[in-house]
Amino acid sequence: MVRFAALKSLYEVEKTIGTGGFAKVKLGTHILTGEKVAIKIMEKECLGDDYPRVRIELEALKSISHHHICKLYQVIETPTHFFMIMEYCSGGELFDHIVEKNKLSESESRMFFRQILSAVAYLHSKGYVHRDLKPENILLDKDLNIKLIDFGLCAKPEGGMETHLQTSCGSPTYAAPELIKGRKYIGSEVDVWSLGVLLFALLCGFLPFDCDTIDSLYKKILSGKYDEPSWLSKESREVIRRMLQVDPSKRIKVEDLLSHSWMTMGCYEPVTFSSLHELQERDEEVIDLMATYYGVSGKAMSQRLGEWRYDYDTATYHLMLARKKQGLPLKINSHH
Ligand SMILES: COc1cc(O)cc(Nc2ccc(C(=O)Nc3ccccc3)c(OCCC[NH3+])c2)c1
Repeated sequence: MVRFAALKSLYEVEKTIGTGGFAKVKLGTHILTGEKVAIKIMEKECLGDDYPRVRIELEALKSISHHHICKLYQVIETPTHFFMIMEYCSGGELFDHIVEKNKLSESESRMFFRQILSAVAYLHSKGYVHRDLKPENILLDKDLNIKLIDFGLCAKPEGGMETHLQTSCGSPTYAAPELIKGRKYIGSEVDVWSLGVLLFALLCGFLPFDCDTIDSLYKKILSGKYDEPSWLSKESREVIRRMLQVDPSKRIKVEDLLSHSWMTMGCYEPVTFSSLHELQERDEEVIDLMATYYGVSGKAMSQRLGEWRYDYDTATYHLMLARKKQGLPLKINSHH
């Protein structure tokens, strides 16, 4: 049953799959195509001073489109709520994938890490910093492709990356030393530290900095000292060490990570981060189907979609395109 009038006849709302600080994520169905979606619901009055973060995240998500970042399809704002209609990532959390396998082989870790690095490098190329990279924020789609989520803490430091960001945020376990010190810091390096913690967790199955009290955790992170399991390969140790540098100026840069020997082992090409979506032309077959359904010309439909309003038509277009890519028949449920 639909409890929200704003979603009526557009989406069916099903069970809750995630609850964060000020948001709830429910599974849903986009009625016109029958495709599954994830719906992030935020009650404005509960947002408090997190309200500006929602605006930042929405602006970020509207300007990015990458195959390893969970896609925003539609934004619905009412006087009391925000609804973010997102891509459905049915593979669940990378975290659960690691736990069930205890730890991943070096080559499986490399496959996932290259995709995560591609998403983060793309994000940085757009002038954004995620600032909350942790396994819980890395989902998988049904083909076990990485999908980066939850940009609630992301920032777009004005004037590129060179300015300093003051606010400290994210979970301490993955937080960089300069973030913990509340120091002025240049965002992109914070994400590199979190990537180092992530790669350590993928390869080892446990965390480099993990203590039972926040204080001892902070001390450990600020010391930059962690135990390397003896079975970890020399190359793995080296690349992790380059990311887990306490001094941000000594930390490896994302662009150097892309072609690092650990990333390209097994004769891989350096990691690329250009988006497969952005290069794409608009799909005329989908546009024509939508135009026929709405009884308008293909040109008018294409014009309308080109404004990327993140309304129901934007969602319908993306979901029909996703269906087409899976080789499913393109259909529009006219009776609904
Ligand atoms: C940019 O992507 C974002 C931004 C954001 O602020 C929040 C989210 N949250 C999401 C998006 C999708 C899912 C999802 O599809 N989960 C799922 C679906 C089927 C099976 C299993 C998981 C999501 O899940 C949250 C709970 C995961 N434990 C959160 C994305």
